[in-house]
Amino acid sequence: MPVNQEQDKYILIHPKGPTVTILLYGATITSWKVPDNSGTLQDRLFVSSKAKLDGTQPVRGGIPVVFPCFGAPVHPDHQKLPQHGFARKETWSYDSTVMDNEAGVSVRFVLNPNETIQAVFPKAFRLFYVVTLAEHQLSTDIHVENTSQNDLLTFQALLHTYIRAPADQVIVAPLQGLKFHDKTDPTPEGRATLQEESRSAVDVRKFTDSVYIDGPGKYDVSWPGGGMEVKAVNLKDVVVWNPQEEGVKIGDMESDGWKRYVCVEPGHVGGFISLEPGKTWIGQQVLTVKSG
Ligand SMILES: O=P(O)(O)OC[C@H]1O[C@@H](O)[C@H](O)[C@@H](O)[C@@H]1O
Repeated sequence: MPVNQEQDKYILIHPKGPTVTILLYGATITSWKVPDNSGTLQDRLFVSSKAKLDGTQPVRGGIPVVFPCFGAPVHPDHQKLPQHGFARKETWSYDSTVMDNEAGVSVRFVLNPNETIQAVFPKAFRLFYVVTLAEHQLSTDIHVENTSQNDLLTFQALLHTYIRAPADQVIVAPLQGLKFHDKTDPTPEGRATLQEESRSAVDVRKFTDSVYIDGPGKYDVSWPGGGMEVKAVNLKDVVVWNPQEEGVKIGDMESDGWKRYVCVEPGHVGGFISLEPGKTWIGQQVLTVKSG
């Protein structure tokens, strides 16, 4: 069976060998293994060995789902929400198997408002998350439905992808010429000011927390001997994050863990989406292993 359920997680298995593991907590992808050139399965995502996988806190690694706010809440509808919203902290349900054949295997998860969510976000909505595993590719689609009859649903959404890569050698492109917020700037004014990216290839050899606005939607993440393409559909912005030594302040980060990943996070985080009653919005990320 290419779709296996094990207690609190689902494992999809592609006939050619790749696997993906999705924890129901947060619908967080915690592993995506694809064979390397020698045929050995390699995890393409980073998960800290100190990450909690028991539903007590968001997973430090993999692909957490960020909804309905990115970072600290700023919109009036989001005032009671925690950093990065609630989607990564709630237990989702398996909904259906969408596809299961030679081309790939695809499963849909659902999150409906529960009492905990309603206490902090009293809105009518439903989320679906579709995870599709192909031979060299992993697609993750977030569907946001505004189930209200008359209220707008205002949100941000982002897929917080931790790509396993050597942080001292990885580069991300093309970002040159894009406007971005530098969240490492010590002052609120500095963080609010849009800067322009001058580099043809962005590295993360120093503490990096950059929110690029209106990106091209396709990003090459490469390092000697490996690479990944990150494609975003309807997720206009992209965050590049690596804490470097600041990572010691992160309780669930393994020792020197920041040396082993770069976060490239497609999202709609510059401004908000205001979804009309009865409408659905879909944002998609497609990760493709290029080499290694
Ligand atoms: O520690 P968290 O809540 O998972 O967030 C990790 C990082 O997530 C990134 O997306 C943010 O831009 C950073 O500012 C933040 O530090």
